[in-house]
Amino acid sequence: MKKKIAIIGAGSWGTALAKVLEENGHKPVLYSNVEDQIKEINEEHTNKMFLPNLVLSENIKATTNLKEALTNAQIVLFVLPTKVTRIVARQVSEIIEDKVILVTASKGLEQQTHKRISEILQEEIPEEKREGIVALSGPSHAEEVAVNDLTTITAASTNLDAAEKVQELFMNNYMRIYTNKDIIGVEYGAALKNIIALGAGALAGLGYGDNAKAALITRGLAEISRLGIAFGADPLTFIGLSGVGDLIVTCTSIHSRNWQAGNMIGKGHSLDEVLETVGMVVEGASTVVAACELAKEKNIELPITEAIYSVLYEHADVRNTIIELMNRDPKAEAHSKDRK
Ligand SMILES: NC(=O)C1=CN([C@@H]2O[C@H](COP(=O)(O)OP(=O)(O)OC[C@H]3O[C@@H](n4cnc5c(N)ncnc54)[C@H](O)[C@@H]3O)[C@@H](O)[C@H]2O)C=CC1
Ligand SMILES: O=C(CO)COP(=O)(O)O
Repeated sequence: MKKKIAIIGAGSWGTALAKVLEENGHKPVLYSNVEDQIKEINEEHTNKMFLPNLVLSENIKATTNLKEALTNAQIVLFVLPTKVTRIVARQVSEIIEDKVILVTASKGLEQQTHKRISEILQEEIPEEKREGIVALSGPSHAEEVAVNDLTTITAASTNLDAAEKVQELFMNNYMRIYTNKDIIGVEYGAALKNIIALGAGALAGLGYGDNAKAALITRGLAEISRLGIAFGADPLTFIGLSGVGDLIVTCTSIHSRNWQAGNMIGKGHSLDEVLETVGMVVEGASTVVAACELAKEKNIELPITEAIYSVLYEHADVRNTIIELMNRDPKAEAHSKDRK
């Protein structure tokens, strides 16, 4: 059955997901607060700043009027930069009257509160207005989804019924969706891989090779799992699509904005210069702050994450920081039988 889906955020990911939903026979409506962008989508059927080569179906409508986007929508999909999600969720909550399925496709942790996106939605949108909260996550660059390249992702929720509805919504012959009950693990994997991707970009910018890349991905995954497990995640989630899957794609793809930002840092640019040049959201740059604070709170060691923080915010020299990481005290790799 054809469903109306309000897509809150008309950047590269929101636009690519709108295309999938339209091709699956649904009625997506994109919402953004940028007038010119909305006009371009409605009149030119393009969104050139975010996906330069894409021509959209005329069935995909866009609006700067949040009420218009939300009226009669059964599903509300949040695809905003993490830092504006709470404020927009509050606006959504004031408008919606009937129960909707809330979906988040954003990947980050909120500054100060350290909350996951589903926690923000839970806090801002009361229970009587939501049928379930689902996190959609996994290895999925918008640039590839936009050209119907094969993609598999996860729809995670404690409400399996809601997760299955979202699974059905997006499934087709180039998108395969798995469900997962561990929304905690899925959201930590999604947010924290962006930090490690900044590191992978920096290594490439400095000219390090594939051994270094593999080491960073592997030890990065150890850090992501350690932090996620401390907050209740299922360890198995981190070897799934939203864990190692997304970590691999973000650490190895030139499409990744986090990788691109890291690459420029490795080449000697400042964070401010980098963020201006990339021009799209680089979630790892803010999530690294939340991750370091969470690690301190739980007394967890995250050496790579902390090193990336010190390069971004404490003017640490990248090469020296890498050498310091390599020269830390010798350690054993963790084995499950060593765990208490
Ligand atoms: N681009 C990608 O391939 C993927 C991105 N993601 C995640 O999706 C989220 C969004 O990413 P992108 O679409 O790439 O971001 P983007 O930078 O391409 O676009 C963000 C969009 O949000 C809109 N926006 C910003 N502030 C707003 C506000 N206050 N009210 C209304 N609209 C506002 C902007 O106008 C823009 O349309 C991020 O958390 C990212 O990590 C997840 C998977 C893939
Ligand atoms: O999450 C993504 C791919 O799965 C997109 O990553 P970037 O935000 O680094 O582009």
